Parts: sequence; C-alpha cells; structure tokens
Amino acid sequence: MSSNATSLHTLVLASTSPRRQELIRLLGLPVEIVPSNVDEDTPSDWTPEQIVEGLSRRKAFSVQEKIAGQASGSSIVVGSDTIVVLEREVMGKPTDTEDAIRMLKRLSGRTHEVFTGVTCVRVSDGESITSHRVTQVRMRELTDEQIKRYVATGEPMDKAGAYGLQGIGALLVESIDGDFFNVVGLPVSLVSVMLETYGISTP
Ligand SMILES: Cc1cn([C@H]2C[C@H](O)[C@@H](COP(=O)(O)OP(=O)(O)OP(=O)(O)O)O2)c(=O)[nH]c1=O
Repeated sequence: MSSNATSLHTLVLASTSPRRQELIRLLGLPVEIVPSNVDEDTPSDWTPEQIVEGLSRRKAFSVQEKIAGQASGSSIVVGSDTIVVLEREVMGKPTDTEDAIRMLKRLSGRTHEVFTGVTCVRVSDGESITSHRVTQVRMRELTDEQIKRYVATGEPMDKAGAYGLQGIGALLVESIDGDFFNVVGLPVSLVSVMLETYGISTP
C-alpha cells in the first residue's frame, strides 16, 4: 500500500470557483473547500507574475490562518489566481456586460497570455511554495454581433478576460500554446509537481 493511502493528505481548496473545485479532484486526494474572500486589489506597478503569485499566496494563507488548529496537520491549502494579459493590459473578471464586450473586442484577432499563480501551504507549519504558468491563447476575429451574442449567454461574467475556454468560449478561440488547465484556472500538473515537494505523490 502506498504511503498516500495510509497518511490521507487532504487538499483544502481556497476557492469559490466551480472550475477549480472540479479540477482539483483530478489529483485523486480528499478535497475540502474553504473559500478565501480576500481583497484582490494589487499595487499598479506589479507585473502579471507578481499579481497571480501574490494573490494566490493571499488566498492560500488567509485559509491556512482560518483553519490552523482545526484541520489535520498534513492538510495542504491550495490557492490560485488567474488573469488575462494583452500587451500591457491586465484583465480580471468583467465588472458588467459593457466591460465584457470591451475585453472581447480587445482580444479579438490577437494572441494574449493567461497567467495562473498557485500557492500550496502546509497547515501544520505554514511551509509554502508558490509558482505560476503562462499559456498563449489566440482568438478568432470576432464581429460585434458575435461578441454581443456570446456575452448574452452570461458565460463571460465570472471569468478573467470575459471568456471560458472550457465552455462556449471554445468557439471563439483559434489555438492555444501551453497548458489548457492553466487557462481554465488550475494547472493540475503544476500542482502535482508542487505537492511532490511535500512528499505527496499523485497518480
Ligand atoms: C480565461 C478563463 C478564466 N476562467 C476563470 C478561472 C477563474 O475562476 C476566473 C478568474 O478569477 P479568479 O479571481 O482567479 O478566481 P475566482 O474569483 O473565480 O475564484 P477564487 O478567487 O475564489 O479562487 O476565470 C475560466 O473559467 N475559463 C477561462 O477560459
């Protein structure tokens, strides 16, 4: 029997995102969900790497502090943050439908980068590791009419850059270069490598 089977490490996902909640289960370990509710403001001079890594740390540590003492010592909190970057512009989730339309017009016919930062924190001692991945996404040329119809589906509203590659948004994307799961909000193969630093192996 493997050591994982006997030690039962639990992953505590610091997220309200339904995509992340689904993806983290691919790692094959017990999962608990504890949303972080942190302030997502960042200094205006931060680079995309600093934003996603900094926010993933903020999310993971806020939950680690909340549950320290309650959760099992071998639990690992996982926090994550995703942004879309076009040239110098950083796009988070759209504030309203007008903002979603504006973002999609900017992304149309161009290649942008999706950054996702991940932080793992061991609950028992606060030992942490932070990393990020970048995926390039090329969007088709979109007409104003196509953008309006897509925004009317409601899908863009809770997603960075106002599209969901895992949903109807797939129809807007021409190609990607890099990790699909990074775009969707949780690069599970990176998380798997990060867990190995705690001696936790996944399939
Ligand atoms: C680009 C893209 C983003 N997204 C989502 C992933 C994230 O949920 C969201 C970016 O917002 P985040 O602020 O990273 O996360 P969140 O507010 O949804 O959840 P939490 O902070 O509680 O973890 O955009 C997709 O689902 N598909 C995509 O193709």
